[in-house]
Amino acid sequence: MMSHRYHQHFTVSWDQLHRDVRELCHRLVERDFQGIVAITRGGLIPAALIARELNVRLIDTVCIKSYEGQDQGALEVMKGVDHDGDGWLLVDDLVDTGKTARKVREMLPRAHFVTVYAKPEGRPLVDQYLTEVAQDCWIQFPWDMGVTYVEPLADRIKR
Ligand SMILES: O=P(O)(O)OC[C@H]1O[C@H](OP(=O)(O)OP(=O)(O)O)[C@H](O)[C@@H]1O
Ligand code: HPA
Ligand SMILES: [Mg+2]
Repeated sequence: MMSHRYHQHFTVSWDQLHRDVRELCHRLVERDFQGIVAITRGGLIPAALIARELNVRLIDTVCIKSYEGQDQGALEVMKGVDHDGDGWLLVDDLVDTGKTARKVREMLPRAHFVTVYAKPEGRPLVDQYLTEVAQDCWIQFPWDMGVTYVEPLADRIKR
């Protein structure tokens, strides 16, 4: 269902995501992290790619859920970590309203928090991000999509 909050789509391909994450890594490579904490599930994919670029092998998770499709529900923390994030890189795919980020920041106040994409409301909560996206734009990630047949334009117009 299309929530009333979103009026546009920004579709990200695997290729685009990979390039964006690598670009973000250029801004992180000078720093020394003892490990990465990925915010599930969306943060797992960029976290794996970042771990490869920065040569990090220690990866932990904060397991959290707030959206069902495009509808935001109550925030549910299913798993935390036993440290305050000091020396750790905290990764999510995006910040939207910032609700998830605010909660995770409380749990890991000393982590360096990065996302690949950031919308204006959530942007102040992260330390670094790559691309800003409008607040009313739904980011369509490649793991939620598939390749399908598209009818020729002429056939679509005839109907
Ligand atoms: O800034 P917010 O408004 O809190 O939204 C951002 C969060 O929402 C999405 O996660 P979601 O809860 O959909 O779970 P998922 O990562 O498992 O898809 C996304 O991956 C962020 O974690
Ligand atoms: O724009 C979005 N795209 C995918 N997942 C999300 N979760 C919150 N906002 C978004
Ligand atoms: Mg998420």
